[in-house]
Parts: sequence; structure tokens; C-alpha cells
Amino acid sequence: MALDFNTREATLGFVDKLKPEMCRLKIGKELFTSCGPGIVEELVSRGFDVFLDLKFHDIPNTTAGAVVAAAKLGVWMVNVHVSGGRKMMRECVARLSELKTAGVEVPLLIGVTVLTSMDRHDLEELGLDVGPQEQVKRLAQLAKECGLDGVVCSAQEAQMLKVELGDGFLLVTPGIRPEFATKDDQNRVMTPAEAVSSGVDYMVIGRPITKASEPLKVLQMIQAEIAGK
Ligand SMILES: O=C(O)c1cc(=O)[nH]c(=O)n1[C@@H]1O[C@H](COP(=O)(O)O)[C@@H](O)[C@H]1O
Repeated sequence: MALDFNTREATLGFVDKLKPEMCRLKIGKELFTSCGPGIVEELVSRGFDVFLDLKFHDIPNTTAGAVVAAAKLGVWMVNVHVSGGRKMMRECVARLSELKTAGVEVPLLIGVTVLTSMDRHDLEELGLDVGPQEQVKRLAQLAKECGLDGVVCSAQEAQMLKVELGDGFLLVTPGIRPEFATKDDQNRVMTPAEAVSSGVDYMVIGRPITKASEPLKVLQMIQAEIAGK
């Protein structure tokens, strides 16, 4: 569940309706910048698995330091941009591995490929004359080579990546839109049922639930859709 709120009150007001067995929670740039690491610790202490989605992208030492800081907050998953390159990702993996050897529980390390809001035209403007599928495949292969646990991509690329990279490499997919929801700023979208049959491991869903007048009802509808009921 993507908690894109900007106050502690709004966040906790929403989370009070949830239990850890219902969903994991994702804290992204808006909430973290508004409320700081305290909100991460609060949600971890309530027993939730927390995905700290800050999409780190910097020189190797700085990025790895940030990933280590995330691990010390007790999060379950953290992400970096694959476009930060091999040396950056390798340094993150090495520093997490040192922590693990020292007995600290470390988060899953996930690489962001091509943002789900982007299409071929956006890539072209960045000087990349390839379609999203091809670019996602290239970045996901690099992430796997560097020892990451998986990637963020759209569910539209999931089937292809499972074939290319195997079952053990995790696919985390935002851009999930049930039939009844609006696309908002997302571009490469899929419904929850389509995403499940494409083999995704974790779906990230925000506004279709958080902006609904009855969020719990929508969550239950999505869970029923996933279970094929
Ligand atoms: O890393 C992410 O979580 C992420 C990557 C990506 O390519 N696209 C993407 O939408 N996200 C995040 O996933 C969430 C999607 O939220 P909704 O569009 O509201 O369902 C947001 O919090 C985004 O920051």
C-alpha cells in the first residue's frame, strides 16, 4: 500500500484501519520528506513490513550509506535506481552483506528500472532510442548481475522478465489499476488480476485505494480479484 500522504495524522488515520496481515506499507518521498524517519520507525514498531521507497541514486559511497541507514531503521525492502550503475549497486550489495555478517537483519534490495509513468516518447527525449520493454530488460539484467534481489518495473514487463531472469528474481510492480480506477499519471498499467497472471511478486497500489471513499472495501475487492474470486 503506497502511503503517499504528507502528514503524520493523515498517515496514521489511514494505517489505523489496517493490520499487518492485510498488506505491507510503502513510504515514499512525499511522506518521508514531510515526516522523517520517525514515521518509518512507528510503522515498523506496529509490526508492518515497510518498503522504504526513496529510489536512491547517487555516487556509490553515498547511496550505499543511505541503504545501510534504511536497513538500520528495520525496513523490509529498499530501492535504488538501476541507472546509478554497476559500481553503485555493487557497493550497496557489499555494504548490506557486511551488515548481515555482523548479525543485522537486512532489507531486500530492489532496483528501479523504467518508471511506470514513462513511455517510449519519454525515453526518446532522454536520448534512449528503445522501447520500455527493452530498456527494462537491460536494466533488470544488470541489477541481477550486481546481486540485487529484484526490480521495480511495470506488470506489462513481468512475463518477459520471469522468462529472462527466472522465478527467484523479485518483480515489484506499481502502475496497478483496477478496471474502475483512473490512470492518473501512470502510463504502463495493468489490472490486479492481469498482474497476478503475469507472475508479479508484489503489487504496489496507492491512489485507487487511498483516495477511495471506502478504502477498505476497495482493498477487499482487489484481494478478491487477486484470489480469483
Ligand atoms: O518505486 C516505486 O514504488 C515506483 C516506481 C515506479 O516506476 N512507479 C511508481 O508509481 N512507483 C511508486 O508506486 C506508487 C504508485 O502509486 P499509485 O499510482 O497511486 O497507485 C507511488 O508511490 C510511486 O512513487
